[in-house]
Amino acid sequence: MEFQKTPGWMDWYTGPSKPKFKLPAGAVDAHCHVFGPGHEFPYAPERKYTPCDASKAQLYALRDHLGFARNVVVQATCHGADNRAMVDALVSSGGKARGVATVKRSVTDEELQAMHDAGVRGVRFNFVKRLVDFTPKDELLEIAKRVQMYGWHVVIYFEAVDLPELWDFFTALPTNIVVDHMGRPDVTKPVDGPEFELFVKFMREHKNVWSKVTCPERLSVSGPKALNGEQNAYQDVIPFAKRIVDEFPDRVIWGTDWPHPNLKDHMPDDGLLVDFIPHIATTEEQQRKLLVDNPMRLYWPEETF
Ligand SMILES: O=C(O)/C=C(\CC(=O)C(=O)O)C(=O)O
Repeated sequence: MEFQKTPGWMDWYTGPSKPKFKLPAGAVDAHCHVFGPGHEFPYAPERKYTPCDASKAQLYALRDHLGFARNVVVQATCHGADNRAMVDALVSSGGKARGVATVKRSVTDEELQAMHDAGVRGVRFNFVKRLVDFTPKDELLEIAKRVQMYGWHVVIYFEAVDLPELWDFFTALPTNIVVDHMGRPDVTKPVDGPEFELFVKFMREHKNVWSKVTCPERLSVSGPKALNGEQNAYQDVIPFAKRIVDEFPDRVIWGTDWPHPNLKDHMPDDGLLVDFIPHIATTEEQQRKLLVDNPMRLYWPEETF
């Protein structure tokens, strides 16, 4: 089946630079996606965008180029609750990738077990309205209770303005919770203003809440962009991500977000994105926790002690 990309779609950056920052041994790219390829794994009818293809082979080539050891492949909304492309990426990784799925209430125990066997360790609940249709909270809670039995966690994706309304639901979830992109703060607002304080309070008061300190390229307003060798990219995001790493060093993870769906302004050089890491995790200990110890605890717990 042939797919037409969404008009204005930006394809991922080819030929990324070699990062100057040397990743610690065993580093995990804990947030990335595969798209299709559409002829093999068709995009979902209910999708809100049609991307360019981004295959498992291209993802794993990027992993090796940047110096990561492992990936966490997160189900992207363009595949809906059809997890075949993501699961195929996991089973082809030789144990170097684990995944986060999207499921519906109708998922069977056999399907959950098969995904677990393939390396899925979480489900994603998405509250970003431009990406998904609404799913009733009782359905999500039911799913969370079912996946808890497999030791999975729940990844949540929402925008900062929606946190007050979602608070009661999030704090009722029985599993670990991993927040995508720090709950998408508006970085033009103060880092110690009420909106980001609420997010910090969410993490402070709930020890089961973790955050991905990811996507400066999505959150930044003033840049500069991670292009043309820029070593000081996305300055306006640093105070937000650094605050979370400093206060919660044991509950943060990082990922490239390759192939960067829905960027409108520019497509970052992934090598330069890796060079952003030492600006937000400034000590070797913080870097090791962010890139190795923490994602290993969440996704490969059997290898940690
Ligand atoms: O890649 C991300 O994490 C963010 C996305 C896309 C997304 O989440 C999805 O399609 O599933 C976005 O903000 O458009």
